Amino acid sequence: MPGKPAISLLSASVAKALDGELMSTGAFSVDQLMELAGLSVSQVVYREYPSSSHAKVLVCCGPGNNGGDGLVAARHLWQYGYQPTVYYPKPSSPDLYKRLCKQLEDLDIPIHTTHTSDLFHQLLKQSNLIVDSLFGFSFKGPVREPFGEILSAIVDSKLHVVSVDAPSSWEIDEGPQKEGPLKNFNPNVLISLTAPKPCCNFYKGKHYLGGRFVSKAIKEKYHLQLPPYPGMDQIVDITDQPLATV
Ligand SMILES: NC(=O)C1=CN([C@@H]2O[C@H](COP(=O)(O)OP(=O)(O)OC[C@H]3O[C@@H](n4cnc5c(N)ncnc54)[C@H](O)[C@@H]3O)[C@@H](O)[C@H]2O)[C@@H](O)CC1
Ligand SMILES: [K+]
Repeated sequence: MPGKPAISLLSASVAKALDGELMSTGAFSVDQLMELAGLSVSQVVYREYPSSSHAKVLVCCGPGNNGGDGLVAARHLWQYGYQPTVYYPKPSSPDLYKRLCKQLEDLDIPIHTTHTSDLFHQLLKQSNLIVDSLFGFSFKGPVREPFGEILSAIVDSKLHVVSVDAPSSWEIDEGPQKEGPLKNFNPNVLISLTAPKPCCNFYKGKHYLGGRFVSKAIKEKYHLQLPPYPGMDQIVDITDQPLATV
């Protein structure tokens, strides 16, 4: 019996182009894509870490759209019965992010917008799980502060980590940092959005795909081989499935 076809990988530059295509020819707004991406992140957390044992989720958000996915996920997690806290040390100024934060404030979700080591360590101690939505496909190393300190503290905490789109600090096309304190950063769960990135060839944990918004035309244009999503799910488990070479 033939095996499952290898899932396509999107390099950083192609992922960016495809994202632009979804919003131009695809006529999506960034809000819509972020909402669907963040919804799929929240479903992965729900699937892997029940709120009965992992209610206190520390959602660590970076300055770009990866961080926006985390803001959306925090809102959905609250609706599922979790108690998320948002760590957002470099909040973005565009209206979209302000509105996402207002939605969180209306749910009394704590949002921390300034970084201090003491505060972050204290929050780690109070948490059951980390959502890493610090950096996605636009990351280019080395990591600038305060994010290096934040990621090192996450690694040291030994808490389980769910990474959004890519493990933050991994080079998108190349994989983990080769030296330094983040060399051993390996999230327990990864949710790739649209399609996995080349760094996933180095990834060993539980792996989901989310971001169920690719049209047939875009799939064909980018020659994407993607697995079907089951029923109405926003996520599909692709752990151990073969990934294409780039
Ligand atoms: N089509 C898709 O797949 C979609 C992607 N979305 C998300 O958008 C992400 C990409 O968003 P963006 O292009 O805004 O970029 P990112 O969120 O990946 O990161 C860019 C931000 O990180 C900073 N940064 C980059 N390298 C850094 C370093 N070494 N140290 C410190 N800061 C650094 C940049 O200054 C910039 O503020 C994806 O990974 C995904 O999570 C979703 O929101 C919507 C749909
Ligand atoms: K990430």
